[in-house]
Amino acid sequence: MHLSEITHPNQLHGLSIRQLQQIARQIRDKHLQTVAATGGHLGPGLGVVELTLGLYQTLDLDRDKVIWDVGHQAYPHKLLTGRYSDFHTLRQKDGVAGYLKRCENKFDHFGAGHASTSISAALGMALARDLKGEKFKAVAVIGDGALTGGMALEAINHAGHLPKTNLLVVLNDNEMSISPNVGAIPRYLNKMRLSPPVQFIKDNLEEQFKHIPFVGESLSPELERIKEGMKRLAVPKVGAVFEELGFTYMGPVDGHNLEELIATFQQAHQIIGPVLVHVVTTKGKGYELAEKDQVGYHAQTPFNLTTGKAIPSSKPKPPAYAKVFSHTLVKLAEQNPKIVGITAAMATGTGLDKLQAKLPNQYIDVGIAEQHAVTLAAGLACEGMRPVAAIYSTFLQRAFDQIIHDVCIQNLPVFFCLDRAGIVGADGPTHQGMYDIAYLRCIPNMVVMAPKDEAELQRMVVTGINHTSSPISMRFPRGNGHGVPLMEEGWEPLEIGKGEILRQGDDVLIVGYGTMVYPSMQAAEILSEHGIEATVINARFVKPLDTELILPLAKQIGRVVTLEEGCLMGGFGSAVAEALMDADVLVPVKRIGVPDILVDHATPEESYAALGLTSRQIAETVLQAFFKKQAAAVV
Ligand SMILES: Cc1ncc(C[n+]2csc(CCOP(=O)(O)OP(=O)(O)O)c2C)c(N)n1
Ligand SMILES: CC(=O)[C@@H](O)[C@H](O)COP(=O)(O)O
Ligand SMILES: [Mg+2]
Repeated sequence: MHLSEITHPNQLHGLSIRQLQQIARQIRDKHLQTVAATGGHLGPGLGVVELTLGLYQTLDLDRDKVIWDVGHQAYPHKLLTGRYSDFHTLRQKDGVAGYLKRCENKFDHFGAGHASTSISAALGMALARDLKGEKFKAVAVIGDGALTGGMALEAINHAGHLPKTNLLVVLNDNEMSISPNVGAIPRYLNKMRLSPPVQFIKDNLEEQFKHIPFVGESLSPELERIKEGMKRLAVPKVGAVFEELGFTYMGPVDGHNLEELIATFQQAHQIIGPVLVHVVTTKGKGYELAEKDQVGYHAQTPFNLTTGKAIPSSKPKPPAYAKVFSHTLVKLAEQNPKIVGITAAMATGTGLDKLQAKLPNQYIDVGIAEQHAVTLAAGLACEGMRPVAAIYSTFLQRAFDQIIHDVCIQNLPVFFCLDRAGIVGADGPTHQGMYDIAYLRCIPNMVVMAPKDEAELQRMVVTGINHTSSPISMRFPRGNGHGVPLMEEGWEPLEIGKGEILRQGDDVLIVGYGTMVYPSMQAAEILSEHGIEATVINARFVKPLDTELILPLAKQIGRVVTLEEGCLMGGFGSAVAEALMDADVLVPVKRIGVPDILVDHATPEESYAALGLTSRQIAETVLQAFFKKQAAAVV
């Protein structure tokens, strides 16, 4: 049977190991070809091919439910559940999503994108199953990185307290998060993986059994059971933590040995209560370049399969915002030993790996633990350090209460740097940085700012570092800057709460925020072609808002447009409208931003066009809103 003929994972039932190995090869080929063409997550999925096949052969997917943590590693799952023929549309507009989505496929039992949710969701389904008197297996597949997330431990604490609730947790341990995994949990897993008794049993037992007549090469399930039993006898410490927490621990299991995986899962399914199967895999398995550079091949833009090199873009791009941010932060940290950069397992994405390399004592990676990162930063601030919490906008959502409760109520000077704020593109709705303007500006004591380009970002980094009288946050987008000249040092800090006028005009006031300032200027030029002259303000701060600058101009001009790359609900436009109302400046306001919808995966350009955020669309919206006559002429 060829992979392309599989539309239901139950078609794996009854296949021989050899047939499964053939399908594994086909999955890897399809996975590599597709990601090389479309970009996406490469290493994670290559590492779970046998795990997926072995697990799915032991389940009835018409009944049983498998919940994948994060979902970035679930491309084999997608290829086995009817998406082979569409897989070439991966992460493209209206194509196959890069993560699981309940609305995409009946085997995607729980959506994800953010880590550490799978055990909670699977336990919820298991408890519902028991309440309804139904019979299905609930299985969570979670990586060693995701296991460092607090939610996962909360769920383990709960599940371990339910000895009669059948739940299987498959731990995919490849020693990697995006970067090498960090913390005591991965260290413990490492000890289990490498414990001499386990290695002795594994290496020698198989060898001994092979010489028993009629056993030969293949390790029958019975032999697996004996091996598993001896491991548990000989090395009671292996898995002790999980066992003490109420789980039956099984493993460590070779995550690329189908026989071992199948036999172990078959055993696991017979055990009452919560079970954890510890599977040891290699991230990027089967593609040598990805095995050797597991960080670099976690995710890829389109690349050449033979050389492994990214397909170069047609023209040189300006530096990425993340690179400008981290370069500036490192420069400042070299002069200020109180600066401590904190990442939650996103060292390469945020660029903090540069700080780690240059000033390791001023760098902290807490693992996938954003809540802990924020309150850790609060603790550092209490002791006079200058903590910089560099956390993607979407992932910082995990720490909303810590920002309020531990930082803002105590008015502690933590500097939040939110990368990937705004539209991120192919990662889709779970990763869009849509809500940070709204979720930060509503918190007392928090200063909220955004640069118009990478040069202003450098000034905002120094502004944030220097601002120690309250918490302060700065958002900036995924991707590249505008190619404006950058300074190497000596950046002039900005005055908190002050914006700037970029253009004068009497017909309409356009107030842009962050990434929407340049489009505001471009829209003003288009309006000028229609005889409409706009004043354009770069607000720089949404809190405190520069009311001294904005309100008199709004009153004088009489028409206001606001622009933001974020949710309109409670966002920047709302802040301006509220300020106008509170000052009894009763003028019409047209807010342009992201409406109350989820922005699906697509290229950022496709999303901007779909949302009416291109400069031409902005100009048309302004004409329609305030200049109907000219708008009619445009048609
Ligand atoms: C809450 C949250 N923080 C950060 C991320 C970014 N992220 C995506 S995958 C990943 C590493 C996951 O490691 P692991 O669970 O071990 O899976 P592997 O990539 O090793 O297969 C991280 C940190 C995320 N998805 N969710
Ligand atoms: C799966 C996950 O959450 C991360 O790998 C994310 O896809 C990274 O996004 P960037 O590519 O923007 O760093
Ligand atoms: Mg991992």
